[in-house]
Amino acid sequence: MDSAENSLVRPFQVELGGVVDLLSRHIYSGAQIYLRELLQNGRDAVAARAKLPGQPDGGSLEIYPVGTAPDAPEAFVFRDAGLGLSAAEAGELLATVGKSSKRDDVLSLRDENYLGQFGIGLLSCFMVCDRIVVRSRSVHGHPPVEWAGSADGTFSIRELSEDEADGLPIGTEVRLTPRPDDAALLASDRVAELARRFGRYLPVEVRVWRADRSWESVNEPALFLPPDRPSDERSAVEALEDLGARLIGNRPLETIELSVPATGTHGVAYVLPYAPPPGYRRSGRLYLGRMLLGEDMSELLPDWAYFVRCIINTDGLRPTASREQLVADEALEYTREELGKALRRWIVRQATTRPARFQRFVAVHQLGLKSMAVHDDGLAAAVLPWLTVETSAGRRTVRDYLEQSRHVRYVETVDEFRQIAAVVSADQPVINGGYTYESDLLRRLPHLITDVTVEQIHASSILDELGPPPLDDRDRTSALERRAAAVLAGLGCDALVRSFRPDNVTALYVADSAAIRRIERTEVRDSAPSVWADVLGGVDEIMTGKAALAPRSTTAQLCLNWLNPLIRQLSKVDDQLVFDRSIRLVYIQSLLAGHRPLSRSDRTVMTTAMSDLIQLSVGVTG
Ligand SMILES: Nc1ncnc2c1ncn2[C@@H]1O[C@H](COP(=O)(O)OP(=O)(O)OP(=O)(O)O)[C@@H](O)[C@H]1O
Repeated sequence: MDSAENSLVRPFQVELGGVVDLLSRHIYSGAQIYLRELLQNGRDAVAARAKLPGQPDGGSLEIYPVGTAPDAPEAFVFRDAGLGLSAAEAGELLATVGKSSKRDDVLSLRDENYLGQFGIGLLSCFMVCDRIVVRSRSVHGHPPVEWAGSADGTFSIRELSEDEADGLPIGTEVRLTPRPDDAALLASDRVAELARRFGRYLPVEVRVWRADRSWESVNEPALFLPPDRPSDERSAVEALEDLGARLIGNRPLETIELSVPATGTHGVAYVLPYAPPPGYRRSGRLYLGRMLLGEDMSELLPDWAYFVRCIINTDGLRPTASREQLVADEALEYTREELGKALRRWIVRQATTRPARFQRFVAVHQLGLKSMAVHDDGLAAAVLPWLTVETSAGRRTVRDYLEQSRHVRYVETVDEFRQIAAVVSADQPVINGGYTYESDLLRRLPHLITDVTVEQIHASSILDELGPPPLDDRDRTSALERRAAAVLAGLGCDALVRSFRPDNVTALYVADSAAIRRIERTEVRDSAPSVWADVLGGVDEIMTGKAALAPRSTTAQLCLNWLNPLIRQLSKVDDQLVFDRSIRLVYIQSLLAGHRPLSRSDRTVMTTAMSDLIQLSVGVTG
């Protein structure tokens, strides 16, 4: 071979059989797509014809499922009243993979309103048949033509005599004779269903010929787009709600209009009337040029918007070749951001202008809103007052809490909250910040709302707020503290005496999160195999060392209530056995009241003390 031969420029060779296989198994999600591609070609052809001077504005797309076409009952027939094809155009466009009049201006018809652009759509029909026959009459007066392509990669083309093309109007007819396995996809029921699914909102009429020899039109107004809505506002609202009910299976809580003019993206988002299950991905139905692109598109909305489901049409975003997804480009990114902003704006507006209705929304989507508010100051400022928090004085909105006190006090864990909830003063309730996002949001309150201060308190600091016993009783209370501490020493718990309400609470078990972690480590170490026990023991030493420097305690405290008659009585008990047992029971009782899980040693203490009591009650002697 000489060098001239070496440098010959040659076109890629395409093996159509291989391409068809590629399309059917790797690009499209399923064979039903054949109908969408035909609808799309027909719609583009009708749109292109309407642009020509003197041509009708709209033309319909007519579908004859297998068994219904009078002159070809064995075939599926698809007809459009579009601009048709000449023999030259058919030869070039239909048989060249990757060639599209809509992209490369072959027919000077490139327009963003056309759906096709990749030049592969027609080949999708090979997913359901081995031979595609296209008969076409061009609007430009060229002789009618028949193009026939086979799945083996060959095609033939011939001009038709007027006799053969008798009754063929301007436009194009595609005939498919299904492979036996795929026949159901081209039969009446399925065809009508698919035509409706893909093409119900198309701006051209789509109709399916029924076995009873009548047309069934699949079109309906796209109520999620303002131009298609009834002009009367009330009917429009009702129609929109009905559409939402069909989409989410329930009447939506709210309907939000969405519009991103820069990318020709418009539609509505429906607020779900229930909190979606964890892990639920936000999703929406998307139409491109009013043709269905996907029913479960997650890339349109930001992650946090999982409390809505949307239905949207876009004219400006780009589909991938399969036309089942969007290209992840800047336009999509921009659109997603803008849709997110629209949802936020709606939330803020609702919060400020329709508080009663907004509360209904908050009640259902509390958790989602909190997760959004954590990353978004504007939203947080609008939403926070309406969120409900658990306080030591009961559940209330942040707004109600702030009305009582502009100084917000919270504990960081549910554990700490449970320990102290019963004894915190009602004038200064403490918020349980232990639930997801709660502490994060509470900490940011001063930046979001003026005049508000926030303080994280620890369970042990509540002890400082409890009144000391009267001075006159000091001797008795000190003795009680000493004796109780001796009993509890083995349980990693200290004892002190305070006076607090309500006086029917015998004692309060208080442990900061550091203390709780130490207790849990001890529990694991006691039941872990020896290697782990050593490791955990090491951790304990380090932590105890740190704790000596830290202000918070790693030791739990049992705070006995001097206002409680039983505790006062206990201080007078001389019988050491009775005293020990009673203190242990008070200890267990306060653990249970604080919802603390009992450790192994706690359970032993409880069983022993209870058994003693039972023995005493039934009078069994040792
Ligand atoms: N019904 C039709 N009437 C007129 N021209 C048609 C028709 N169907 C196909 N064509 C022409 O054949 C070309 C190739 O069609 P094909 O369906 O393979 O790809 P496409 O529609 O251009 O792009 P895509 O792969 O994105 O669907 C089209 O661009 C169009 O010019």
